[in-house]
Amino acid sequence: MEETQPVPRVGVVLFVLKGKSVLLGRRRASIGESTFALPGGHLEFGESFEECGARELMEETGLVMGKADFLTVTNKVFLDKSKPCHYVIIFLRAVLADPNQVPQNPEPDKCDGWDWYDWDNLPQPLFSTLDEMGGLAVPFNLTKRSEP
Ligand SMILES: Nc1nc2c([nH]c(=O)n2[C@H]2C[C@H](O)[C@@H](COP(=O)(O)OP(=O)(O)OP(=O)(O)O)O2)c(=O)[nH]1
Ligand SMILES: [Mg+2]
Repeated sequence: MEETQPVPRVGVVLFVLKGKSVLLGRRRASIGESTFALPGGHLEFGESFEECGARELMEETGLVMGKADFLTVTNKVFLDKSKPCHYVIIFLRAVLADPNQVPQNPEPDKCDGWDWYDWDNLPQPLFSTLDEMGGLAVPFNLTKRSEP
């Protein structure tokens, strides 16, 4: 049987903001294992970026997404894995529908738990794509714009 060729996949990840804080969780996954990452996942057939972001946020944290807007996109090949992956990653910026919601951890096999971290005091190590996007320049770009 012919082997399937690997193809790029689309990821949608969210900077969920609350004031000067962003929602991060320590990953339990082969890509980015033990690093602090944003909530997000794979775009499913027919979904808009916002629908995907809201679905992944609910699945991973139990939180209901409020307004979201497009922030940036990266093209990333993860070659350091036994199974190389290629992702086009869409970054959205979002707020919660109700800022008083508390994040849950319904998928403890995928994440150690979610918490709010101040821009000025981000945990380490961050997921490689977040670092490569410019580290502290990312929050700077974000804070230059008003919240949605
Ligand atoms: N979740 C997340 N994914 C990221 C980040 N940065 C980044 O490049 N990605 C890329 C690599 C991930 O393998 C890819 C898809 O996200 P994921 O690995 O969390 O996917 P998932 O298992 O939750 O997806 P799914 O099967 O539930 O749809 O997006 C990030 O900060 N958070
Ligand atoms: Mg995920």
